[in-house]
Amino acid sequence: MIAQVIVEVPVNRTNRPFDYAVPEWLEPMVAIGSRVVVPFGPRKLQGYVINLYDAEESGTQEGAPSLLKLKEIEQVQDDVPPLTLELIQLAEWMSRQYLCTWVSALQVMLPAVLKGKTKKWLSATEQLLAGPPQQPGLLQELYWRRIEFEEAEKQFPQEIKQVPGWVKAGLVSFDYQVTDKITRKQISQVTLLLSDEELVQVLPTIPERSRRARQLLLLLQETREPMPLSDVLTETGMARSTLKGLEQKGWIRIEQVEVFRDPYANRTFAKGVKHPFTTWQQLAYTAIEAAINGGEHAAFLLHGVTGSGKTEVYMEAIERTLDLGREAIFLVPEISLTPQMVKRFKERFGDRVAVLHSALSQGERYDEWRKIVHGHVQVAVGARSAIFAPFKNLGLVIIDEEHESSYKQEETPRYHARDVAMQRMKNNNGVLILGSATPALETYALATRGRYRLLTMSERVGKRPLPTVHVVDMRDELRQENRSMFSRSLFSLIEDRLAKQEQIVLFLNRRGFSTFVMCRSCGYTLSCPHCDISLTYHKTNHTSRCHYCGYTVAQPQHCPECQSPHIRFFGTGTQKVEAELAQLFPGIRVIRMDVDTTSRKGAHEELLDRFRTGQGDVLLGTQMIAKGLDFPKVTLVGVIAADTSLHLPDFRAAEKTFQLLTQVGGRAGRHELKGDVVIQTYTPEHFSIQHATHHDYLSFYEEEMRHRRQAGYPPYFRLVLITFSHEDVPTVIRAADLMAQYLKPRLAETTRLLGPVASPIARIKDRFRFQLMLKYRDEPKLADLLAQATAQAQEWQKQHGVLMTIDVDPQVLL
Ligand SMILES: Nc1ncnc2c1ncn2[C@@H]1O[C@H](COP(=O)(O)OP(=O)(O)OP(=O)(O)O)[C@@H](O)[C@H]1O
Ligand SMILES: [Zn+2]
Ligand SMILES: [Zn+2]
Repeated sequence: MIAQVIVEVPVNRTNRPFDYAVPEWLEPMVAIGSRVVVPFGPRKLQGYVINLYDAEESGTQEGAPSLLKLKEIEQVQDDVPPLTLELIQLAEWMSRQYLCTWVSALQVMLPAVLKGKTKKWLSATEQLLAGPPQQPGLLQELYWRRIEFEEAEKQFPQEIKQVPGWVKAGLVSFDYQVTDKITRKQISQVTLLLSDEELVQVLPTIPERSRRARQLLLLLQETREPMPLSDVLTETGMARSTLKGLEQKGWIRIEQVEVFRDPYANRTFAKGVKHPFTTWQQLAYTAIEAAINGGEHAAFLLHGVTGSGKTEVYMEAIERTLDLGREAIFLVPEISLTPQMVKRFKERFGDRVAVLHSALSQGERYDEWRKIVHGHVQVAVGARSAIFAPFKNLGLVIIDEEHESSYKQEETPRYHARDVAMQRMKNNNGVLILGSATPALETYALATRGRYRLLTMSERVGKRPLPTVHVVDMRDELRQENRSMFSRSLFSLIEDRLAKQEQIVLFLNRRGFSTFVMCRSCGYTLSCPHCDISLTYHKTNHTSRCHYCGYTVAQPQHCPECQSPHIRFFGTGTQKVEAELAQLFPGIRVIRMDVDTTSRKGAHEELLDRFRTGQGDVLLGTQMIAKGLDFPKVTLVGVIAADTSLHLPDFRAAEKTFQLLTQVGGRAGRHELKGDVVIQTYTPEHFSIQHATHHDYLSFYEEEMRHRRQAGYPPYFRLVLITFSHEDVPTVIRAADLMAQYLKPRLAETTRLLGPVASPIARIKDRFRFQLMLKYRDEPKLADLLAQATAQAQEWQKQHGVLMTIDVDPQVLL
């Protein structure tokens, strides 16, 4: 048997499989999708079996590898293959679509702990061991033990250079070992080995003072189940030595067993109640159900206003899919993967659901993922990468808040979960549902052209009204001498809600609004010496930090430019809002949610719990509170400054602002109590603010589409962003220029090539950045052309250190 293996080569110049022989003893273990260890040059590396074929069959073919010449697979890493044929084919598709290597696409599908790490070991040969004892040093050390190469390098920095010579002289040899980072959790458990009859005989022989031993045996007899050792110790108060004694008598067994870590182990979930559907929900669900029952590929866009009950429709669709014996993936943006959302799914689907998100430890994530591989669960709920859940009969994918930019991965492979989901559902004859109150323009445009079937839910559950939106012009406030960050109307509404003991959500639009340090005398701002961007101030330890490279400085006492002492942090941070609230409304209870208060594990959940149980009047936060929250007592939402995201160098600025305002506004008045929203802005006339005020997605869509057409942006044109970086400016410009000259004559006439120009962030980590932008409508050969460009760029990287990245359908243009 011959296996085709994609190898985890660190330098990705070999984007193709290699053939290996499968030794007979491994044949029962090796399957398509297996993770294996193979020799590669002098090293050993981890790889993935993507195909298997018979040696005999190929023997008759011209040019087929001879089995004798092939190296052998050395090891199989898992009992169950972590990949399926479908995922392997998906990875190949991704490598073409996103111009990444096949192996990087495979790696992104798996939990991080499965990535292989090769260790190189040095050991003494027979010849060295047979020879005379060595002087102190590396050789003497090797005389006694194997040493990992990295350790030897550190400990014997001089001698390490002699190693190649020693290898040649036959004194020392190398070998390689491939490991992953899997840790499996084990517990000790106690099992009763006696039958009932034996127990009857044994009990009278136990002396009176060993009451506890007797108690334990009876306990174990009663349950007839192994008991965790820790429970035994706490429940019976026995000493470990007594237990050992019982084991030696052959009455019980104490053993180590592997358990799956369950992050939700200590929580019980009630069985969820199902509401009868509203008319809108029923209409949408009927169409979806028909598609699920039909077992053919279909794609829907569910456009439902906030609070219209989309989640209920999703859950019903999942249940139907499970009833038919198929599996489902439910994707949410990381920030709305709130405990509340998890709870709703656990209540409905219990043990049939695995939850994958970044707040879990790597080990917990791996265990949740393994429940999928082993077929223990049928539903996966998670953020972006959960789209790769290795189900074998996937029938449904739902993407909630499909407009969120976090579905796009901003590093290689630069995939969009929406496209990957579409591809998977086509291959599996499954159903895709994209849901949002504010669909991405691209998505809605495709829906109008019939690529998605559009389902609309334009009323909230129970015909509850959408909240009343008040727009406040902050320039007026200033004219009226109000210098507070709260307008008069927001102030009085807060007062009103406090009196009524209702709750308030205050939202700070943080995009492009970081808290930075500025000198009030000369205007000097602290910026990163390695990246062209200002540093962000962190109050907790009085430092300023670069978000790109991590560079950190302490708060200066005097301005480095003018020596003025009036240098301090600026910008309306959440802490500033909190301080002003405390001053204006003495006794107000504010729960602040931002990067600083939520960095600790579980903090996010704790804060929301406190708010839910009424221990706070105000929930104050950034983007992370905009979505998914559903609190009955929230009747006022305030947006402190709506337009901070309008002025970014991003053609999606208006769209993002509209989405954000609609989503935060959507948190108010979702239940019996009616809600108000106050939007404070310096540009009240801007169309994205106007349409958000009237909850009018369609008008916003049409107006924004006109702008996109004029400016030649998506969805009218598609974009490819090519970025070059290098330590020195002339080199990076030359590379970008050469690439432009190469591409230009090969592109269709309707395609526009812009640049090279400096990137909006012109320098990151001391590397200067230039970019090219392709805008095209129809460019059938583009993938091939870019693949050639990538090959060229790899040469430049090797020779000159120029890095090139290609971002297809970029979300971020920085
Ligand atoms: N048919 C129904 N009858 C009564 N209550 C319902 C019904 N459907 C949903 N709800 C409740 O209405 C509230 C809003 O529903 P849900 O969270 O599903 O809306 P959504 O459209 O997903 O909202 P958003 O997009 O704003 O997060 C929830 O508390 C939910 O339990
Ligand atoms: Zn100054
Ligand atoms: Zn930096």
